[in-house]
Amino acid sequence: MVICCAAVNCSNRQGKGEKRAVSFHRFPLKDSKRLIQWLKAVQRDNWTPTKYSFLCSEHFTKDSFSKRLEDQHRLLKPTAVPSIFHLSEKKRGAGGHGHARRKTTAAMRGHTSAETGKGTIGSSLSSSDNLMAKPESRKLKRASPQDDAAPKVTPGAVSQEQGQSLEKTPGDDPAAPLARGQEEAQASATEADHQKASSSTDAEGADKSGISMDDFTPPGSGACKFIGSLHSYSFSSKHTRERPSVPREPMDRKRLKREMEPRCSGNSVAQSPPSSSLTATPQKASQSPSAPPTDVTPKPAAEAVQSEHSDASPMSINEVILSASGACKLIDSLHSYCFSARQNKSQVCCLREQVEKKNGELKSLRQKVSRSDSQVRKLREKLDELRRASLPYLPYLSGLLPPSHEPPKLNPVVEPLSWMLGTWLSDPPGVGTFPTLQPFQYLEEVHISHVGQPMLNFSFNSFHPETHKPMHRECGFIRLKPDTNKVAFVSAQNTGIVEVEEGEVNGQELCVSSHSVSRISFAKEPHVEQITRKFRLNSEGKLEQTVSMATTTQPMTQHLHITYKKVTP
Ligand code: HEM
Repeated sequence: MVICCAAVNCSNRQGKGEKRAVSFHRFPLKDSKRLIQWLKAVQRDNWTPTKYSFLCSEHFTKDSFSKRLEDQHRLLKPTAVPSIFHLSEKKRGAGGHGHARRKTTAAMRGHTSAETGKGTIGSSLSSSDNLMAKPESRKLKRASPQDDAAPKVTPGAVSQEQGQSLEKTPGDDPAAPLARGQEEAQASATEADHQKASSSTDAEGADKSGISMDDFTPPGSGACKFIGSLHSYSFSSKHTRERPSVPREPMDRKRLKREMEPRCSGNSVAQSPPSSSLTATPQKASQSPSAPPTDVTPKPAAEAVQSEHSDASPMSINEVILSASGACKLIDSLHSYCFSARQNKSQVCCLREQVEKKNGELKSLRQKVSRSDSQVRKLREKLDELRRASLPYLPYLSGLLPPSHEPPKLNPVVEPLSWMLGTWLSDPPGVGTFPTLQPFQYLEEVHISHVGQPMLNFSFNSFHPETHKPMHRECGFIRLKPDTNKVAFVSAQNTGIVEVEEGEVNGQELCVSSHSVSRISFAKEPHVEQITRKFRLNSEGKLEQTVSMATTTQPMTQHLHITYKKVTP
């Protein structure tokens, strides 16, 4: 492998000039900030450095180097930025210098991007990108990692700790074409080795690019896998740009996908929840058999390798490119849909659980309502039973009474007694007297009604004024002889007396006297023999009743006097 300086108008390359006078330093691919500084300083248009791109020590000030090691290797400071360039020169020295010459060489070798037909990084490929590019080497598709970067390297000349810079003799080299021819031959031989070594990679099931789809597929949903597969396309596209300049592409791709996928995914993952299964942990390039060496060792006689502190762990340029790639970012942005979909799915699951819970509660409530309805129905049935028990005749009466429930029309026959109709209550209490008795008081309730018949119905119910215990009770009918004022008063008393009184109604006064009095055989003595009654509606609208009687021991004497007030309309 030939190490050339990537600077414009610089022809320094490996093995040229005085030994160790010039060292070569890799671009700080892993330090994007410093890489930008380097690229600005280099001022190469449409050119992207790779891990095979170097700048020689002539472009750095002396203070850019911290020290020299015992073996005289230069050590570039981690913060060093190249500043010495001859950009205005078209050429420097005989035979052409630097970039222009190498471009010509590359074109002669047929390694333009157009020929590859797989896209390019820029309009031109630098000589450093094409160090190993030539028709012969392109036929060799596989390279072992061990051979990747050290085809002509003597292990002892490599600083494993630093080994990314190379020293060689400086100055123009008239024999450069010959040297390049030798180098290319060496590269071809190396490529053959690479091809041999890479067969194991194919045997492992990788695709033609050496990249398995699974390598780009973060664990997760099918959508994530699909989006992940887009990365493979992105990588493939990016890697195609590398193909002309890096003949050992399969292994580089293999390494590339290992290095790039996490970082590329990490762009989006950094914005995603850490718990996401899509979170990718960047995998640091290891010294695994598939990983390329971290240094490039020149031929021992003329070259030395020196590492750059900031680039001690080699990083593929694709990593830098893809990490900033719009396509990659765009693809990564698709993962947000995965996360969003997962979030939505999670929310849907949560909502579904809530709905199921609510449905359970609703079912429970419906059962309670059903039980309540059943209880209400049973209570209504009990209530109906109680009503029937307390008023067993009510349904029958309801069926017999007029639908309007209006009181029956007063029979005109009893119209002269209509002033007696109604419910009356004693007011004040009635007074009982008789020669054989101590005066007493009593309460009495009177109901005088009709049902449309030519008669009035009556009931007199007396109570003790203090104890309210029932006392004397009687009921019967008052009839009027049609078209006369003659009245018959028929009564049955709880004392076992049955009597018929007759009389006249005159205005609002009714006077009747006993026509016949009968009693039970075991009626208490003294027996009543005559009874007279007088009803009148007084000026106050009260009903008054006076009862006189004659017994077997006492002549006709007043026994009762009471005034009622009407309590119904
Ligand atoms: C028209 C209806 C009534 C008749 C025919 C009647 C008849 C009699 C007779 C014959 C006696 C027995 C008198 C005696 O022992 O010498 C008596 C007693 C008595 N009556 Fe009447 N009575 C009538 C209405 C009432 C009423 C409405 C009361 C009200 C509470 C009443 C309360 C009493 C009392 C307290 C005694 C005395 C003790 C008793 O023998 O039970 N009577 N009645």
